[in-house]
Amino acid sequence: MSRLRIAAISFLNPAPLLWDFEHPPASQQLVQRYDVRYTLPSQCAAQLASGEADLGLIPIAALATMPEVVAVPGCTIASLHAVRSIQLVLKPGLTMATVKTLATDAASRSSAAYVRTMMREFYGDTPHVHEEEADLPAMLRTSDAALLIGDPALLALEHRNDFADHTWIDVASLWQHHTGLPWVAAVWAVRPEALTRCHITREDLIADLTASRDRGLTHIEDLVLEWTPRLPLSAETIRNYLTRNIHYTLDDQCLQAIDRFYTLAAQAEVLPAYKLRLL
Ligand SMILES: C=C(O[C@@H]1C=C(C(=O)O)C=C[C@H]1O)C(=O)O
Repeated sequence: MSRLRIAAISFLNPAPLLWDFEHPPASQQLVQRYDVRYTLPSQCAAQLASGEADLGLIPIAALATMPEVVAVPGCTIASLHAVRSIQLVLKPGLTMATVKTLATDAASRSSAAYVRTMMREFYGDTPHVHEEEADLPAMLRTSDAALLIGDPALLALEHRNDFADHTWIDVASLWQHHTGLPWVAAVWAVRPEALTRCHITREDLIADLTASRDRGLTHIEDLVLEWTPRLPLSAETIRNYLTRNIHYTLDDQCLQAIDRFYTLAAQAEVLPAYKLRLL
């Protein structure tokens, strides 16, 4: 029987969502039905779009260009306060209204769309935007501003000495300031026909993903121990990030926020008109 191919994000933030897939005893059962691979968010989207993956942690911005996939209820990667790992860095003296050139992290789909949308809708700014690998000094050599996401953003924020005179904007906080809504980055999204092929029901998929998240959230201290040797960040930073910065439940507020994001992004001509569809 073929397994459901999962494209998961290789950053720290999704680690609680993947707990059961990585740890026995649950992993021993799940490995028979699921084949998990890790990559960057933009690649998760590309793999689901091409059919190389059946299920992925997909930036919500990328969903707007994939009519054949649907979001899975239950889990998300979102933030109700500062997210810390999505940083827009502006050269000294510049503001959201005066940036003319913006380099976005090539790993990003959602945050890049959020920044472009907010600049256009809330500040009347439409900078020239291009993608680059996550390298803050290099990005700021080509551009007025740089957008970093994920672990490179966490590391840059923690070690920001050379750029302490720049303006560091937490993109989730800025979105909340303007909309009063949570900031949502990604959801699980699936090709429904793949579930049929793999003999996995909608109910089983939702139960497996939510059980994994729930168990992951009871193992934060184990995740802190696992990730401390992998990233040059303190245990305290990792613990706070997983417990306070990231929100993992796709609740009504998050669904409302996604709706608002799609409306504004379409208005700003950043994304095509789109409405989230749930499995
Ligand atoms: C919180 C984060 O959200 C991420 C940002 C994404 C994006 O910008 O496309 C996509 C998925 C999330 O992993 C992060 O990675 O820092």
